[in-house]
Order: sequence, then structure tokens, then C-alpha cells
Amino acid sequence: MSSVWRSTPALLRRQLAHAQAEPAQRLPCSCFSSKSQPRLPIASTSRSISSSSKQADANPSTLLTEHSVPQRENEAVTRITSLMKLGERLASQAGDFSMPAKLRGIGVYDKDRKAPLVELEEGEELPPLPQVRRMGDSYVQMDLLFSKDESLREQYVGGLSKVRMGRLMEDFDSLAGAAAYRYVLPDGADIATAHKYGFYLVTAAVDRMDLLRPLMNPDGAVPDLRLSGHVSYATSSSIEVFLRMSTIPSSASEESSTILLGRFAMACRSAQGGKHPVPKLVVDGPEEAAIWSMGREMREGKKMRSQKSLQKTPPTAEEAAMLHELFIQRAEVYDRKTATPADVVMMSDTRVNSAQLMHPQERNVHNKVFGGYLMRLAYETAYSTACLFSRSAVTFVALDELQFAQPVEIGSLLLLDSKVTFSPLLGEHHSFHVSVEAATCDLYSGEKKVTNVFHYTFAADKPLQRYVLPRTYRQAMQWLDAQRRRKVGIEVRQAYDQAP
Ligand SMILES: CCCCCCCCCCCCCCCC(=O)SCCNC(=O)CCNC(=O)[C@H](O)C(C)(C)COP(=O)(O)OP(=O)(O)OC[C@H]1O[C@@H](n2cnc3c(N)ncnc32)[C@H](O)[C@@H]1OP(=O)(O)O
Repeated sequence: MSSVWRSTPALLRRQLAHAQAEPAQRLPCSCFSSKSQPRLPIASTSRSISSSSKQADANPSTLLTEHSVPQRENEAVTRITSLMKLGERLASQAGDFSMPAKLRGIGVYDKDRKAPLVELEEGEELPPLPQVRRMGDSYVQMDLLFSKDESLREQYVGGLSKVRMGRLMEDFDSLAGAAAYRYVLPDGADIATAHKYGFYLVTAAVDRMDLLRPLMNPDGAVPDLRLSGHVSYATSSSIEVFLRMSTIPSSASEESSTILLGRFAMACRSAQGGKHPVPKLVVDGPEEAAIWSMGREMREGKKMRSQKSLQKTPPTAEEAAMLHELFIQRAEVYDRKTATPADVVMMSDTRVNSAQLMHPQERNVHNKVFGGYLMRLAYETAYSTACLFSRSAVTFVALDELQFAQPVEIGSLLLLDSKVTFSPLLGEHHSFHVSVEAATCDLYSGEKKVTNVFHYTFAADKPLQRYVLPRTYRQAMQWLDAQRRRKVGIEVRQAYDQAP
């Protein structure tokens, strides 16, 4: 037993022991599940757990178990996995799903003009918008055939010979938009003509993205990838799109394997301002009914999570006690009586910042910056933060709930502020959490507005050699928040692992 372990008092020790003993974390780094596919590590523990930690495990802290929302997420994920076949059925039924490369702003950009309203040409008539839709009507798919297309590999493989996850995230945003447009528009309508109907779709949120298997084949080659999606739930003016990234089977006998699952929420807006209605979603059969009710539960879960967030309510008594114990235990660091130990990094010392101008070339039809572009920029900042902290190669594991609450204006300065918010304190672990706050700054007035906060989980190739400590109250809340998110992430992965 290490001296650190012995000196850690009960509550913190219980939490640490619980974290060490989480089943999803027992997997070794290059882990394989009971299924034959390699699984991504959340973390690993090769160290034997002391008798005190075993005892603690029998009576774990309630800190990581008391939230009801993760339970819902877990249930939903189990259903998603069992409903994976639905996507394949919708794919086989879908007609032509050709898509434009991007739906960019119309005409020449003029900062003083709103996005132009498009008038119909004389005699031009538009087919009426549908009132009712089925999931299959929205199905979209895009294949990335890296094995056949060298120029595609060139676009997607980054400098460290890994597939650029940020680039794929950008595609996911476009794909979610394409599925949502197909849903709202009449059959066969060109997505690029949507503006003629006087509405547009914006990404309101990304509910989750989980990478379930490595993006690389064991031989280091990039597999051919299929990105697909369809609408899974709709309210009166918003749509949820379920997305999947899978391998493309090379023969009829081979099955495709799911690499990543994600869910996006798109809001339909009128070009004149305010909401624009979307068709009613009619479900076809029990699989679709299950995926629809899951969408509704996720909406409720979102509201609940927002009410319980640490921005609105104080930490629980246990969370507060855990922080206090951390403060007592690491008093020598907080009092700055000694040099910061080699295995400790203060949260602010993990920061990576960037500033970039938002140009009209990345604008959507409403003259705001594309959500997918922001996701790419934020991801690459988070990735750099993660490598610098772990001093190793890292793999993306998950993106947690992300709200696009404020649009990013063209011409503004985008400021990204990234830092490691949580890494486990004891034991041999690979996974940790990075948050990126995105804010825009008006170059003439200097007015700053936070537009999004991105929360990522990464896994380092090597066991982590250091852990991050909060110094301010705000950082302490971020440290607790990351642990809550970690709990959801672990439960989600367990649900995937246990799904039939
Ligand atoms: C490579 C592949 C090739 C494919 C190639 C195809 C290309 C072809 C397609 C391209 C497609 C590109 C699509 C990208 C589109 C952007 O990238 S848009 C840019 C990023 N997003 C933004 O800038 C959005 C910024 N945020 C906002 O404008 C506002 O916060 C929002 C989202 C409109 C919400 O405003 P609000 O005043 O809160 O609106 P509110 O009236 O309360 O809500 C409206 C509805 O949205 C819902 N909603 C609001 N927030 C949320 C939320 N967080 N979660 C869920 N629902 C929400 C509400 O529930 C409500 O629904 P209903 O109850 O009416 O049914």
C-alpha cells in the first residue's frame, strides 16, 4: 500500500477505491471484451487493491451513485445498441441520399446585411412541406473509402498518423443537418433549396458522442468508414438525429462493426425569426417506438441534468466533504510550502488557449459559424491539451452533452480556453477529462460572450503519471462536474459492453 493511500482519509479513500474498482476500469490497456472486437480503455488498474480499498468497495461512497440521470442514460444506450439493426433496415429502404458537400451561406457575405430572404422566381412553385414523416425518410449515409482514395486519406489523417477525429465531428454535424433537412423537406427536394421555404436548421446541442472501438485497425491501417444517421425523435420545432460510424464490411459474410455513436439536436428556425414547425414523426414498428421513447426520455434527462448542474445548485454534502478532504490532504501543495510534487499539476497549468478570427467562409445559411467547424477547432485544442498533460498519444473516448446556446458571429474573435478538469488520483489510470470553454469577443467593443463548453474524455496510451488539482472554487466545481460526467461515461460504456 502506498503512503499516499494510507494517508488519505475515509471519504476520499472510499471514492478513490470505488474509482479503482469500477468494472469498466479493470480492463487492461489493450483490452478485449468478451466479444472479439478490441474495446477502448477508460482506464486500467494493474496495481493490486489493498484490503482497506476492498473493504471500501463493499461500502462505496454514494457520491458516484446517487444521480438518477446516469441511470436513464444507461437504459437508453442499451436500447440504442439493440436497435442498431434499425439503421441497417432504414438504409436498405432509403432511396437516393445524395448530399451537397456543405450548406453554406448564400451570396456574397455582407456584414451589415442579414441573411437574405430568397424570393421565388416568377412561376416557380414549391411542393408543399410534409406534415408527417417516418424515420426512414430522413436516412443519410456517407462512406469514407480510405482504402481506395488516397486524397481522402490525405484529408483525414493527421500529422501524428491518426484519423482526425475533429474532422469527423465536423462531418457528423453536417450529416445530422442533412438528416434533419431531409426530414423537414419534401421527398426528393434538394437540401440546397431549403432556404426557399423560409426556414433553416441549426445545431442546438450534441447530446453525446461515444467512441466504442479504436478508429485504427490493429495493423495501423485506417478502416473504410460509413457515417449514417436518421431522425429518432421530434418535438414541434426540433429534431433529434441519431448517428453512427461503422466499418464497411469487405464481404457479404462480414458484419459491420460500430465505432462511434452520437446524438444531435437540431432546432428549426424561421428565416423571419422564431420557431418553424417540423413534421410530426410517425413511428413504424416496435423498434422505432423504442427509439422514439428513448428520445423523449433523453429530453427529460437533459432538463433534469440542467437543474442539478453545479452552476445552479451547490455540491452535495458528500462532494463538499470530498473537496475538503482533498484540501486537507494536499495542504502542502495548497499552502505552497513545498515545490509542487512531480505527480501533481495545478489545473491552471494544464491550460491551452487559442484565438482565431471567424471568417465568412465557415458560415451557414444564417450567416453564423457552423457548429461542426467549432467542434473541430475545440476538439483539436482539447486534443493538444490532453497530449501535453499525459505526455503521450491519446485517444478520444467521449464528448459529453454540448449546448450551442449562442451563435458565433462572423467577424468575431473565437477564444478557446482548454484545461484538464479531472484525472483519477490513485491507481494506474489512462482516462481523464478535458473541458474547452469557447467565447467570442467583439473586436471593436471587446465584449466577450461564452458560447459553448465542450467536455471530452480522453485515454492516454501510457498510464498517467500525474494528476490534476483544482485551486480556485470555480476549478473545484469543474473538478466535481467532470467526475459526475465520468460516472455517466462509465455507465454508458458498461451498457454498451453488456448489450446483446
Ligand atoms: C460530410 C457530410 C456531408 C453532408 C453534407 C450535407 C450538408 C447539408 C446539411 C448541412 C447542414 C448543416 C447544419 C449545421 C447547422 C449549424 O452548424 S448551426 C451553427 C451552430 N448552432 C448555433 O449557432 C445555434 C445557436 N443557438 C441558437 O440559435 C439558439 O440557442 C437555439 C438553438 C435556436 C434555441 O433558441 P431558443 O430561444 O432557446 O429557442 P426555443 O424557442 O426555446 O427552442 C426552440 C426549439 O429547440 C429546442 N431546443 C432548444 N435548445 C435545445 C437543446 N439544447 N437540445 C434540444 N432541443 C433544444 C426546444 O425544445 C424547442 O423545441 P420545441 O419545444 O419548439 O419543439
